[in-house]
Amino acid sequence: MDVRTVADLSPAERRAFFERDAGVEGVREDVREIVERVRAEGDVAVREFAEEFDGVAVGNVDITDDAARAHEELADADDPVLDAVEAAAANVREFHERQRPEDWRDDFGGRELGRRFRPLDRVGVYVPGGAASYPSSALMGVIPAVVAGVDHVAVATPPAEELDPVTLAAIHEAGADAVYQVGGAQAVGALAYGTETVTRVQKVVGPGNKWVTAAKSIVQGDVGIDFLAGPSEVLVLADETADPDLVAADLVAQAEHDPNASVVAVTADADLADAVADAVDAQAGEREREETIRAALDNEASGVLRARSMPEAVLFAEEYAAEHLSIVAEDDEALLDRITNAGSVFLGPYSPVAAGDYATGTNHVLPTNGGAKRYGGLSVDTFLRSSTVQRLDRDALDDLSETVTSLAEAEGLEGHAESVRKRFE
Ligand SMILES: NC(=O)c1ccc[n+]([C@@H]2O[C@H](COP(=O)([O-])OP(=O)(O)OC[C@H]3O[C@@H](n4cnc5c(N)ncnc54)[C@H](O)[C@@H]3O)[C@@H](O)[C@H]2O)c1
Ligand SMILES: N[C@H](CO)Cc1c[nH]c[nH+]1
Ligand SMILES: [Zn+2]
Repeated sequence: MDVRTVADLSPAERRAFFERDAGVEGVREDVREIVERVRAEGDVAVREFAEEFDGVAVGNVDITDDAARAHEELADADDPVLDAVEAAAANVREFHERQRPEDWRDDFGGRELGRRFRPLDRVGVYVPGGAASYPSSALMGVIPAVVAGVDHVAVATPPAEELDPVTLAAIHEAGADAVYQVGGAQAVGALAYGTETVTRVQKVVGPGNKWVTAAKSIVQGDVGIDFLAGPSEVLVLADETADPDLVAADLVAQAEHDPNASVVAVTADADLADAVADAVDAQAGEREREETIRAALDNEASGVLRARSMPEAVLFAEEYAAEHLSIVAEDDEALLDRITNAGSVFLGPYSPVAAGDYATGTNHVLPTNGGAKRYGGLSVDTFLRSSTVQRLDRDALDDLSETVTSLAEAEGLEGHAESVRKRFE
């Protein structure tokens, strides 16, 4: 990989980094057609797209029982991968239990005010599975919904001649109520609008490739979505204390997800930048997914960059607003203090992004394409709605009446003012 200098980037190169779309815009019109066909034709379209895009003749779209069976079979076989699924699930549960908000009421001088939180009734979690299988994403999507208390958690995951038993077991372990074999944009359409088999949900969440991401952006409005969680990204902000091999390993790891993944290292240390670029090239050649990795490294939004100073490197990271931000520097907390835009932050040399991808307990469903400027990642809040509550006694309303009636009259809304005055007639 070539090392580029932040200060020498052309306006077009800066836009490629900061306005990246991971291929989503290029498939938007195709995806619109897929979603419309699923909306109009239901299961027929779901089956046709499974043949076309997944090469699978799908029989029963509902595979809820298969998930339970796969879990049981792995348990009966004492398969150690189930231990890993359970260990990761326990950490994800523990972290998300901490996020459950309490209802509260307080006295604001006669005005009793409060906030209550209630779960959504029906949500759909997309669990990807095209180029790789994603049992970890099943845990990340379903567990927060279950912790929030959602009544019906449905999962959609791509069909396959042989469904991945570990993904099925993870979906079951996480506590999903229904599982459907439908992938890509057609899965998002099916969850958003319902089909003969798939129950329509209130909110569609979860990560996926450019087709899934484009579909979520199209259905939002008709149905809630979490945010756009597209092809993976990492930005490593490093100083001269960083080990170039480890920085490169984290870039290569996220690059192996998808040809549309974006990976960046930015540092003020010229020697480190050169060493990272060399190490990325060397490690990419050692990986089974070399082709995908090289395609991701060639993206306009990927690169190894040299800044003139660490403050300039921090500004680049802020503007990039990465899904994953790794900080490997002597005073990582000082750098973190200057960062607001990042989906999930990894501090120090022993916090590889892969640890959060699978098992620290934090959620790996995170906003991409700069979405971290506006949103946080998936959490228990994603599955809750809140209401505010108020109860006023006579004195409290009397105290407020002048304020309310004055503002109501200023707005020309006499009825509002009268509804208060009448209580004192
Ligand atoms: N941002 C996050 O939080 C996060 C988390 C985990 C994974 N990811 C990303 O999820 C993605 C998973 O991608 P994947 O491809 O392995 O699985 P996927 O499930 O997202 O996509 C597979 C589906 O893509 C559809 N598809 C494939 N080719 C198509 C075409 N030509 N036209 C229309 N539809 C087509 C198929 O329907 C298939 O079922 C990766 O990009 C990964 O980086 C992101
Ligand atoms: N890095 C992905 C989020 O961008 C999550 C993941 C799942 N499996 C491995 N990694
Ligand atoms: Zn990953």
